[in-house]
Amino acid sequence: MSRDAIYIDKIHENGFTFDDRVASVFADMISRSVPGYGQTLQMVELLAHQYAQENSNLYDLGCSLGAATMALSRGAAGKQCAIIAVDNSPAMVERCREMLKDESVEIICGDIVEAGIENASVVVLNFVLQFVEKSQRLKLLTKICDGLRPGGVLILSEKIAFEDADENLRQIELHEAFKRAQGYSDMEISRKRTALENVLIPETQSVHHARLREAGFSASYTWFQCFNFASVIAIK
Ligand SMILES: C[S@@+](CC[C@H](N)C(=O)[O-])C[C@H]1O[C@@H](n2cnc3c(N)ncnc32)[C@H](O)[C@@H]1O
Ligand SMILES: O=C(O)C(=O)C[C@]1(C(=O)O)C=C[C@@H](O)C=C1
Repeated sequence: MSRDAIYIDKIHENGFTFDDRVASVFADMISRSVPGYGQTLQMVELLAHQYAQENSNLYDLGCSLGAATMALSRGAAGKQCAIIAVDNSPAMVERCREMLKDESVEIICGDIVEAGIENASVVVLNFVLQFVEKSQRLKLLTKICDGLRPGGVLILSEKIAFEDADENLRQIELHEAFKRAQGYSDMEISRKRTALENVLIPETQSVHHARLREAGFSASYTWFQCFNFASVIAIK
């Protein structure tokens, strides 16, 4: 796995994008940047095992290199399910296709806001909605809910914000302490923070839960949180 050294060398003038440079170190980047990322993947597998329905579709939206796609595939092993992974970064999709070349997965390069969702029992948005324009988020979640079978689920993992300003600050400090413990320097942390401004827009858990209801889900529960990262399961 190539080590993420993107923010060591120089200041990148433009905001954060999922280009070739990021794709080439992404596995290392996300595992050293998101506390609980590995556990989230383990639980995507478990949740897929629990909720995947026979003869249904499973979607990994914003699949990057296909880590959650593989978790879906392991979780639904033995069931007749089609797995569809979507990402709009050509650099990610190219690598994902190479990594999953022996798997029976359809990998689509395209915008998840436009993607068709049908006959689904499990849909995954693992740290992706945070990058979708706020104005498009309800439309996307409504489309997902409409494409799910009754009893189907959405697994939504996100970087989150907090209503209380002190808590928000402390949780960000703890996340940055995590990144430091993973080997990132203060300079790298600060440069990436700047690059992610106006690109990754986190929202509070109450905003997420309210939007999921508005989109048509009958219930949603937070099943995981570590600092300012959380994962929610929403049931149709
Ligand atoms: C943090 S990464 C996701 C990590 C991945 N789900 C995992 O679990 O390893 C975000 C991904 O979402 C993709 N993405 C962001 N907005 C998108 C959109 N509108 N349509 C498709 N993909 C999108 C990016 O290209 C990127 O690969
Ligand atoms: O490094 C950070 O501060 C992050 O927010 C981590 C995060 C994410 O949450 O998606 C940001 C960009 C990369 O996609 C990988 C991880």
